[in-house]
Amino acid sequence: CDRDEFVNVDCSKHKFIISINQTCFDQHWNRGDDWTETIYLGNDRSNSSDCNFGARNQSSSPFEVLFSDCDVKTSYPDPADMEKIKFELNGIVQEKYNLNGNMTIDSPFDLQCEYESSTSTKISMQINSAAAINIAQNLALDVDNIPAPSICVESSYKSNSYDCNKEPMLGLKLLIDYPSNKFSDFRINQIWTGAKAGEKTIKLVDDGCALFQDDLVESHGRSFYWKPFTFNNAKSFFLTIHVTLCDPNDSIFCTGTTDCSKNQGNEYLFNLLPQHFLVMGESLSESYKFSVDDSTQTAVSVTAPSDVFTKFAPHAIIKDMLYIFGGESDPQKIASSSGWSSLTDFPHYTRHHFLIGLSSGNLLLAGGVSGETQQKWIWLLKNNSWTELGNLQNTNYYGTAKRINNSIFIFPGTSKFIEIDEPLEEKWVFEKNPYEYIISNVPEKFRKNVKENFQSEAGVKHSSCPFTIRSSNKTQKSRFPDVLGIGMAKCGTGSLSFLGCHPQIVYTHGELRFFSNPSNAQKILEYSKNTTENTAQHKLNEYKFNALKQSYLLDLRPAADDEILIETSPQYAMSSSKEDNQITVMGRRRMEIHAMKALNPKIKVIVVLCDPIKRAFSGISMHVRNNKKMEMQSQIDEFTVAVEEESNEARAKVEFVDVISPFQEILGEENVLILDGELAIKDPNEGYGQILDFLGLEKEGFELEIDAEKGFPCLIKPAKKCLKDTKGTSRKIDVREEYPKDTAIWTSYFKPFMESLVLHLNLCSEINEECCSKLKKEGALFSFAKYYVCDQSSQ
Ligand SMILES: Nc1ncnc2c1ncn2[C@@H]1O[C@H](COP(=O)(O)OS(=O)(=O)O)[C@@H](OP(=O)(O)O)[C@H]1O
Repeated sequence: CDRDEFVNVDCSKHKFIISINQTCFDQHWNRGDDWTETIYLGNDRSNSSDCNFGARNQSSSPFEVLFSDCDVKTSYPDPADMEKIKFELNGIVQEKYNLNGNMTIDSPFDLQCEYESSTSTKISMQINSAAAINIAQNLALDVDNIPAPSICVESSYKSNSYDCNKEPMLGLKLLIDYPSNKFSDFRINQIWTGAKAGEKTIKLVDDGCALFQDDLVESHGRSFYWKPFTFNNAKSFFLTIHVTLCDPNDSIFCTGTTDCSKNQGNEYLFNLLPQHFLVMGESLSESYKFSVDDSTQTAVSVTAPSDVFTKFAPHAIIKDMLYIFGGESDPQKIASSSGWSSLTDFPHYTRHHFLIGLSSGNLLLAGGVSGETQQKWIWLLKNNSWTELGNLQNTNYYGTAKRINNSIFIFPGTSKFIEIDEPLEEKWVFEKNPYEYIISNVPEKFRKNVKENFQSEAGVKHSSCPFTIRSSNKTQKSRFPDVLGIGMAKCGTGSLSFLGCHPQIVYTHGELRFFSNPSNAQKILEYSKNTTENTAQHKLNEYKFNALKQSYLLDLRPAADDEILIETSPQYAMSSSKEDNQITVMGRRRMEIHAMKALNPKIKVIVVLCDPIKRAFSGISMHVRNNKKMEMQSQIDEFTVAVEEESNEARAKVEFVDVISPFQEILGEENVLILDGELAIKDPNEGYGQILDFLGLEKEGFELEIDAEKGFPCLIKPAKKCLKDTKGTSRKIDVREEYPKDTAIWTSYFKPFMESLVLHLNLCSEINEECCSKLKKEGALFSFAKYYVCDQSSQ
């Protein structure tokens, strides 16, 4: 064979179909392993991807090379005629005599196809009946920062005017628009289109400039007008949009003008993004390079003191060198990237701190967590020795720090999540000898382990019981909760913290509000999709997912497998059930519940309901208590107006069924306990008994009593504890007696909501007199409903 016969190419399809002419290699095959022949397509011979072929191993079936693969060069002989596209692919056939390593013969060849798109693509000026456009974004950096553009359709009656509420269709003139005022840190660099997601068949925009006449990129580089265009034989087409990020120091790119008429695309106006990200995961042996250009990844080898050296380890860059230390594997060891030599150990164990590289070449450390203690400290590593410089105003960890010129900006991390409305102190009532008191109260079968585990919890973060009272002897570890207390706020959810003293329960005190952050819930759902993909993007998502989970786990108390771990945040019941396209079509509340289930498929929830009027008054009282300028009467009047206007605020006080139903539907009714909060106040042992039954736990040795002075239940066994003094003040006032006119208005507004609650909980099959007498019976569940569903005169 002549060299150019080694490979045949078929240009009839919209891609190269390449066959290796294996008869050309027959002779060499007969010589056994003395010779190898490799065909390299494109320029990169080191690349072990699909573009390199051992000729003798190929089967006789042809293989396909897409136009985005193997350095295929695309050109348009006539830019006005999109139907003609030219493709070129070069390569070499390398013959190597294996018995003599020096003997290699490289034979270059070129493959060419000129493609007339008469069957697959064409420009169409007519409106086709085609499906809506799908957008596949291929963004260079964190997708969260760069949302999808709006796709607008040219108005049918006024050209150059665009309607963004109309469904985009193939064949219509379109505008792809990233609003210029909102996002100022990137521009469109390339737009590709193809008939499948990710397929880059035709390039429409390159280097920020439109490749076809009549198409236009706005001078700010983020809007693109696109003439009518369709694929034959395809119902929809996909766009791949590459954006290029601004260099923050380069104002020309972000505000300047791209001059495409002089062939000066946006790349001329600013510094290019780095071509690769080096991705280091928890396990360094899985490190890889991620190419911004084509989303490919290549393995890299990183040497470090240990394979898991990077886990939880912050980094900083000083004079192009990477410093990293303070992770899980060795919280003191510090290493730099120049061959990973060790520097002086930091004097304390630390994690989740900020590392900042200084222009002097020194390294600054601030905040973080050392042992169990959050830190404010600031340290300097200079001349290979550490000195403490001073303190931040507050403790801070897990966030981000950036140095810009001579200032350092620290953005708070997890410490934000645990911000709370009121301080957490509890009123502990200590016995003279708490040890003996507790041991004598826990059931016999728990005693041995409780004795062994017993210790004071005073000062321990997120502890709701003054003592460790554990019946388990298994090791506690960081894990997701079994049970979430979800509200309703002001119905007594705070008193669920009594459960922290139960020997079989670990209770995380303080509202972590993890699922109420829409971005957390959204990411959990997005990242927890189990795919077998092994792409760089997938790996990146997996990494982000782990970091997100860690941020929650860090604030949860550790628990053993045979303990019940509870976290309570009344905010979990408070998010809107409405569909909100800004966040998700499933509605925030449903999204959050799905996220809870994604982290623990067996998750249970406890919801405490109570008299909505008392609840509203408790909320108002807290508001007045926390804001010295507020008058009680004006706040009562304000709420009455809210009720009359049927505002969201009023609705939020009573939409119990809207809250409960999606939890029941998504988690299963058996996993949702609906507790009567008024009953739990009047008869706490009955109320808490229901909770312990729901959790399948021991009731013996767990007892509450109504404290005469406080007028509310306090825990008496196994330890003594009341809630803090500010809790339990508003219910001492009879709000109906004090504000009769207002509460009458509130009652009529709440009535339909309470009727639907009575029916939803199957307390009655219909609202009638018989139902009312049931609700009025001594000890009846949810009897507070009677104030709303029964005739007022018969109260
Ligand atoms: N054991 C015990 N001790 C004190 N107070 C108790 C208790 N059980 C229920 N309550 C009532 O619960 C009201 C506070 O509800 P929450 O804990 O759900 O409020 S919060 O949303 O978590 O802030 C609280 O409201 P205020 O009276 O307005 O403080 C109490 O009426």
